[in-house]
Amino acid sequence: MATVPLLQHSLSVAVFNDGFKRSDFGPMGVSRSRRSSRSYAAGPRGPCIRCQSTSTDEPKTKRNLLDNASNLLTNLLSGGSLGSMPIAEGAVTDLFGKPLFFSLYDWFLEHGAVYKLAFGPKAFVVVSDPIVARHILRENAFSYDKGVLADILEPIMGKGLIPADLDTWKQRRRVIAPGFHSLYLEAMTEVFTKCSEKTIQKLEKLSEGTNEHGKGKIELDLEAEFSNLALDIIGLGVFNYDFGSVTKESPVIKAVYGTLFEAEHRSTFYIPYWKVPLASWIVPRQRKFQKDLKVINDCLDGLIKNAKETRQETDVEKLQQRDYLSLKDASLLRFLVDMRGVDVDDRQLRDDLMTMLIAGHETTAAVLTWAVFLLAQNPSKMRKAQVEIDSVLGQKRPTFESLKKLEYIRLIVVETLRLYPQPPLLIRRALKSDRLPGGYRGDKNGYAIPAGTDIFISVYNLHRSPYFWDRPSDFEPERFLTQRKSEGVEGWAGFDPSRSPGALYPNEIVSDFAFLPFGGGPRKCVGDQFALMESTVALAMLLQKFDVELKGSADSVELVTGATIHTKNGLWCNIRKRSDQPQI
Ligand code: HEM
Repeated sequence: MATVPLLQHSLSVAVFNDGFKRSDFGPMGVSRSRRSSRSYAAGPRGPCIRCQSTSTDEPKTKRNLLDNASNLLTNLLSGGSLGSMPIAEGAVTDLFGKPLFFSLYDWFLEHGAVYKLAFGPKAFVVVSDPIVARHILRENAFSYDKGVLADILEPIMGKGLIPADLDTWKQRRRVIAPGFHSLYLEAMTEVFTKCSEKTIQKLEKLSEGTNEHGKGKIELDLEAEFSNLALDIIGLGVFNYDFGSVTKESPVIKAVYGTLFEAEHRSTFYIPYWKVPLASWIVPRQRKFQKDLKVINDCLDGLIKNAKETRQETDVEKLQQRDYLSLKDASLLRFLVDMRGVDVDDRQLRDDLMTMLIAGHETTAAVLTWAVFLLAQNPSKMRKAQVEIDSVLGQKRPTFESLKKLEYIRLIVVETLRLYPQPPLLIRRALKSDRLPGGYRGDKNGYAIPAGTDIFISVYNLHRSPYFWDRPSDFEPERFLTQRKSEGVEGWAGFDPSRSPGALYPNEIVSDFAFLPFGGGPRKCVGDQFALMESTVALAMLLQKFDVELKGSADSVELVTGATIHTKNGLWCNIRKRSDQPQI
């Protein structure tokens, strides 16, 4: 699992902004004298943040000379203020103190939902408002590109969808998005269950081994298990390659993890060290990265060659008639090659596959990890989930149809994504000058921004905004059934399921961009339904057979971030075979 020393912290404090009722945050009023403000643990109800500068019981954090000088310089370099947009002077030293998205939350509470952050050598506009997010992601989407994110990912994903320039993106999105059609998703449900079954069998075997002395209880890092599971699923789903990582290790798996590690590392660094001339030959880590990349590329090239050699021409109508469930290879690669693969060069296809491998692996593993983490602290919700699973599935595996009935499990998955969005920030750069709307609380004239402005849309802030969510830091899957118009927010229409009829999972449309776990607009995640269904199946199958509790306290689970939010040392759990499962 990728980690960066500067961004590894143990959060062990629940902190409050004075604007909030303390009861809103549950029993977390632990005084700072007992806990350090510089460490970050994930529990017990997920990280709660206090705005340092508005707190009354704590003196305002003093900025040192370095911070002041850097802010002065940043403001000069970045052209000073952006109209009436509030400016948060981020302390450079904060970069070294905690994950950036925590600091962005502090400043959101202090400065509002659109502010300019003068930070070190750069300035960013930080957005935590649904109207402004909607403007950037949907209404004026093509005035923005992925900016610094594309710089980071391009050496790994080439012209794959995430870093792709606009022209390439337009062509490839049109080809790839239809690949996630409903027949494919139905066929994938089989893949999800088969792969999850292997994980369950592994856990069962391990727990049998402990029956005599340990009474069927095993201690396991579930994050690592979810990571293997998600890798197997993405391999089969995207290019019909069985990594088999739940049960074995191979050079390809090692190379995939090496590459993911590097992708993660790069996404936490602001300096493109990998662009230093000759770095890929001289620096041992970079040499290893190039070697890993070659192993995966060779593997992908082989799969593409095979798919092209066995290509069957088809069209949409024929596709409708094909019995996807009986296909040996229902993968996305098969679809791409059969449907339209002739004209696409192998390099582009390889970039597409690599993008989906990386985009779809760690994200899903993180959702499962945090779902278990949250459930383990809420045994009554775990029980409620198991009651639903028992009544819908009994002893059977989930199917495409039964997913529709597993409502509570689906809500657990989305509530987990609300509290732990993957990634916590979306990155954009303005290609031309634009006027951002003021949002719900900002200047009603909005804010003019020049071309080249770098933007962070803080999904984390949106998802934990006290203006849109009741008790924003609580784990409450039920909230999606009840939360409608939020009090006190003029103009926000709250959740309205009729905006997205038939959707199995709440989304950015239903919530009018207050909830956007998969982004929104044209560059929204193509794999959203794949990932949601995969997580629902895996979670349901785990809870069907096992009771799970954390091995230590929630506070001891340290949190780190890169592209995703994950644990520092794994999610160590005690897992015990359920004894109360109905035998139907
Ligand atoms: C829980 C799991 C997942 C989460 C939370 C997630 C989240 C996201 C988000 C937030 C974006 C938008 C990024 C932006 O606007 O800058 C995105 C884009 C993307 N995701 Fe996912 N994703 C997940 C799983 C997957 C899976 C399983 C796949 C493929 C099989 C996938 C493929 C992609 C691709 C290709 C894009 C780029 C879309 C484009 O620019 O057109 N993701 N994802």
